Amino acid sequence: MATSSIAWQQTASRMQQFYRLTKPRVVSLIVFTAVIGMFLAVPGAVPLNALIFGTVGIALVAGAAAAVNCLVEQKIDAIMSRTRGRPLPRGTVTSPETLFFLALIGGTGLLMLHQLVNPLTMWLTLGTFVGYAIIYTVVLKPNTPQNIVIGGASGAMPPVLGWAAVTGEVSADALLLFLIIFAWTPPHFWALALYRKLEYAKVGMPMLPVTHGDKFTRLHVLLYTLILIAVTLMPYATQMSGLIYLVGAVVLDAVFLYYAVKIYLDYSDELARRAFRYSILYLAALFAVLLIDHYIRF
Ligand code: HEM
Ligand SMILES: CC(C)=CCC/C(C)=C/CC/C(C)=C/COP(=O)(O)OP(=O)(O)O
Repeated sequence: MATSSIAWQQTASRMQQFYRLTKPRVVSLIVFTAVIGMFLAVPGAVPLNALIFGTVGIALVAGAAAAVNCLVEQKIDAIMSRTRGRPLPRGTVTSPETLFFLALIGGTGLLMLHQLVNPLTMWLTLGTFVGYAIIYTVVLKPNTPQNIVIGGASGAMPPVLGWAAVTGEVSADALLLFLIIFAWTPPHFWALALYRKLEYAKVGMPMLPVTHGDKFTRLHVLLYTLILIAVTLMPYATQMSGLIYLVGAVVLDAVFLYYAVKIYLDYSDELARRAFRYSILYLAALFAVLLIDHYIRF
């Protein structure tokens, strides 16, 4: 009895290590935006097969993309305090195991999307996978401070994937959702990069505060926040969303702007840390408000 309980605990702990390779908290928000994309794509109920298999398929491929990132970056992850507890640097999973695991979940996700949702969603999700796992992680991240601006395009794709899963096409409204996340990514990441600058410098990653300094980065946080605010007003301007959304977006934007202005004028690491945390709450809340507005329209 005691032996089987220990064996069970060991299996559970191994499974947890594989789960951690998928960066579950980031992927949860990614999947959340994909699901909202599904709901916004149609006026009434979302077809159940697109909802279930689309969500699981996108989550599996996103998890596989995150695992590629963990695999490729294990050496630098071992150096940075934020990432050294990840399974590969800790040695709780090996590289071949990671490769097998990500091929298994990624392949399953793509097959599910192709067979049970539609081929367009599968191809777009595969493109998104390549965008993050290869173009961002391998090509852009170690080579240019614009890494997250360009690479952010893959993180912005999930609502488009959700939309395609339900409708079999990509519309202008879906591209607006893409634009929101695309404009959100630089202030989201550079807030973190500002207070993690020394760690990025230590591993030689050319993040904006490392290559162009704090002042330049703080200005760019502010500028992208202004772009973000303009973009978030577009769903109302194009009548994709109504008054509930507008009010929600304006309130969320006002707080984001407060952080961006304060980061620019009166920087502290603690402030940047709070702005980073707020950016996550912001995106989740903005998409939640889009959904609420979709069903209760004034
Ligand atoms: C290229 C684009 C992106 C970059 C470079 C980036 C960067 C980061 C980094 C470095 C962290 C880790 C913070 C830490 O653990 O200390 C993080 C956390 C997070 N990111 Fe992003 N991010 C990007 C896109 C996204 C997207 C598209 C989403 C969701 C739609 C997202 C959601 C999150 C969430 C929820 C966390 C918190 C995770 C946690 O609490 O452990 N990120 N991001
Ligand atoms: C649907 C699909 C295939 C989506 C894939 C897109 C995807 C997983 C985006 C995640 C963005 C992310 C984890 C950024 C973290 O930055 P980083 O990797 O530079 O952070 P790190 O320093 O913590 O590794």
